[in-house]
Amino acid sequence: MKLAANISMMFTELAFPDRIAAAASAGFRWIECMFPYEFEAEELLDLARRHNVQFVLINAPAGDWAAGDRGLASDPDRVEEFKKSIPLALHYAKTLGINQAHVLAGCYPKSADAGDLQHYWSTYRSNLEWLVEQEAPTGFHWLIEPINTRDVPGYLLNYQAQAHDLITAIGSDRLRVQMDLYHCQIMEGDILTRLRAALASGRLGHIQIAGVPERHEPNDSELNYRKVFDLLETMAYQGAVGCEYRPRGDTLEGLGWVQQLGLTALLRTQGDRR
Ligand SMILES: O=C(O)C(=O)[C@@H](O)CO
Ligand SMILES: [Mg+2]
Repeated sequence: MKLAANISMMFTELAFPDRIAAAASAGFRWIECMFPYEFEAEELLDLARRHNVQFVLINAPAGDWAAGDRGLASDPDRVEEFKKSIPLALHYAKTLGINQAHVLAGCYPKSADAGDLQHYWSTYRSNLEWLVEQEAPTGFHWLIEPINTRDVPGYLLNYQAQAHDLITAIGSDRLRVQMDLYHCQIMEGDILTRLRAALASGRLGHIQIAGVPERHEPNDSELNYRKVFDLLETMAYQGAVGCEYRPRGDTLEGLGWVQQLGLTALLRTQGDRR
């Protein structure tokens, strides 16, 4: 199992490129981020190599984040923009040696009626059908992630079953579910059963964790992460677990949860760090 520091949320005390070194010196072998696009992919690769860490996940461009965009894949008026964003995502993923990228569904407008909503869903599906036909490296997966409606009102994809059913309906091996247990607990709960089913489905691409409900460290949570990691170990999960939480204070000081949950073996030991 690969424990990945999400450097869009962790180590924000530092400038983005410096978070790579910080994650490495905290012992992480793996990192993920939301949007790397303000920096050259080659520059990020160089930093990752220098600090002996490997990226495991990025998001495809998701529109104008500051203006409230949360993805483009379902917006009927932005299909061209969505399609144009994909080569950039692939360029970064390939350069950074990542075999997956998350494509955000996006939000429908507050004023949407049932017909509009149906149009968003059909656009989402046809964009994903287009996406899986695009050339990509062997073994590359596009991820879709159900997100909770409290943090992101109007986000189209909210439930695990929606993601699994959509992937089954499209019928392509290029699609996988990004299961963020923070969002899942808020929307649906029953985490262990859902996680067991996802692990057995062959459609699970990536897992993310955070404390619920405040999205801080995973040991500060209504969700029992010791049980989650026991299940991942029992089911021999080999993929990555992204630590996508906002540290309550200083990132390093908050990392005691790794030891508390018995996960220190997933980090490099002092002696191994460069
Ligand atoms: O919000 C999350 O959860 C994510 O994984 C982001 O990368 C996308 O909004
Ligand atoms: Mg997430």
